[in-house]
Amino acid sequence: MTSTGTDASPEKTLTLFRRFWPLMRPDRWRLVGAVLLLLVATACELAGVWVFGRITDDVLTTGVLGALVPLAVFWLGAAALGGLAHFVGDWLSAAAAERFVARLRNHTFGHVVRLSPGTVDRMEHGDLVARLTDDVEEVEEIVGSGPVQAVSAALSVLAFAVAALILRWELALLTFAAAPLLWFAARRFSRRIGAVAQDERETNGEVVAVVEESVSAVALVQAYNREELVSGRAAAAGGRWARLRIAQARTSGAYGPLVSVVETVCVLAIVGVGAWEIGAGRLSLGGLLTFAGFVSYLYPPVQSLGQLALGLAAARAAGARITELLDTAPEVTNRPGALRPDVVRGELELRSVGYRYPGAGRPALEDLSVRVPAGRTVVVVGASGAGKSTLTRLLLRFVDPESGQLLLDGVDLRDYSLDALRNYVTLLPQETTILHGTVRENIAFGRPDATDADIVAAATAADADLFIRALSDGYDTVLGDRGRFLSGGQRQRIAIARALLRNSPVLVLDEPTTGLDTDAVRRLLGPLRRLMAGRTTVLITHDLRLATEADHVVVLAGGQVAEQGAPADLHRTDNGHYRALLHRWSVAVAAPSR
Ligand SMILES: Nc1ncnc2c1ncn2[C@@H]1O[C@H](COP(=O)(O)OP(=O)(O)OP(=O)(O)O)[C@@H](O)[C@H]1O
Repeated sequence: MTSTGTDASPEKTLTLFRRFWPLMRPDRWRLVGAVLLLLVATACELAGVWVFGRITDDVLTTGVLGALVPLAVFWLGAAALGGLAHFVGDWLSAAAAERFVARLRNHTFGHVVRLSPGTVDRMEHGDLVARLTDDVEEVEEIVGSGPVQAVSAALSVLAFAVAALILRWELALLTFAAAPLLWFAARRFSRRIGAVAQDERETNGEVVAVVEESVSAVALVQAYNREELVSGRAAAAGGRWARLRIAQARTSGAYGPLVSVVETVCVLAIVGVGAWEIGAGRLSLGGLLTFAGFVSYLYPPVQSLGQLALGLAAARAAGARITELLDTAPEVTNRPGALRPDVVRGELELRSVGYRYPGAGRPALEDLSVRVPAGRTVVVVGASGAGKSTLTRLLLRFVDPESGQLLLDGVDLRDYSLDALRNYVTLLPQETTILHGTVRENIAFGRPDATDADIVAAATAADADLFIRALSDGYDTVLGDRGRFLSGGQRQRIAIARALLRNSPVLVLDEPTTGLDTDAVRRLLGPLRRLMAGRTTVLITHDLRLATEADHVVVLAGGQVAEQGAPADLHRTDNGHYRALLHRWSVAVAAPSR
């Protein structure tokens, strides 16, 4: 997944602002409050500078100490009020920013978890994590701190500029001459940073992706002695990222000193012209110091406006990456007026179903027609790559068929609402997924309202209750990531309990005995039978021992139905595909290949 290129134009920022503003809208009054309070802080700074000039002229030059007290009290009050306004303003701005980041992350994550599993699998997972963590934080600058900083800095510039103009307009115009120079420098720097920022965001995603992949495959890495290879990959990506960060730091670091040099030139010009004005009696010393104070307060906001442009370049790059994610459309959606009947019987029918993966040369399934009466079991067998898992994706509506129809109780699956359909059809996936959490939470995953009694009943029916009670905290034992404390058979029995608890009329079991030895398979048969009892079941398997559970067997080959019928009939067919598979399987058991 690559991002669209960075367009450093203000239009691009505006487009991103419009896109993300709805998520900031609930905090708009916090932002307004922050701007107003930062203005109060500016006014207090202005008053402080003015009072300093008065102290110079009325106290320091004259030596009359009595005039100091009211001026000092005024100065102290202004400083305290300004400090308080700054504190509350920053607080409001930070609260709005963090709340926005949380909202954007939830929104983006909510979108990602609704994408088809195939679409998510095609993305690099580490890069996805980087987008959901670092990038969402960067985007905040476009709709939160950026505008607050821009408005308060612009108003500060205006306030100090007007004050300087009122005090000595000729001198003020002289100092303003430097403004276009600062603006020009900011634009040049912003362009350069924008180009680096895009690369930096991409490389950040790459670093997270490499680390995530290497950590999740650590056993394979060690078993094949490839520690150096993966460390090298991580080091290369990390090195590229470090170089880009250094380039970014160098460019933004050069901007500040450049502004300081311009500032110093201006202050020297003021001192020179001011000394001449004092000599001519047109300006007092206090007036000159006040003026210099106004100008020294004028430049930091100008500088922060420039730096904001630099920060926005990185935020735009992150915004483009988030937008790309949000613009990835789910492969399946609800039709208007989608059905959600309370009860379905569970009769399944596939009519001439065809499906081809995006970009694939040949279809994974072609002209597949099968009928499964409610409550019956169909076993789908076939060699690797025959199209069995593709069938599960179609039954769960992770993808829609390219041709033909899948019907539940005579209604096209596309006419049911997605969440209702997934309540009717429970999947036991090929890879048993145990989530981080307790045994109880894992079993109740598909039915959060289940009572303890329901959970124990499901675990008992799945022959899991005994081993669960033997765990350190029984049903409250926290299972590690992916259930690493459990054996393959135990994980599978927890998954069966989870599926049992959903109590849905249709079951799709994708290779439920994968990775289990003969003994474990035998022990699993009881729980599987209890799970399948009375439900329409599509049992996908390599394991022909499970075909005995079937009312009907479908043999797939190269995406097409090679043969189908009752197991006994298929068994009697000489030279049939089913007989050939049975033969291959029994030979494999009798004489394992070396
Ligand atoms: N995401 C994908 N993109 C492109 N082609 C795919 C994708 N997934 C599967 N295929 C192809 O579709 C065909 C059917 O794959 P499928 O996973 O359904 O087979 P299977 O019968 O479940 O195999 P196995 O028993 O090995 O799991 C294969 O040729 C496979 O290469």
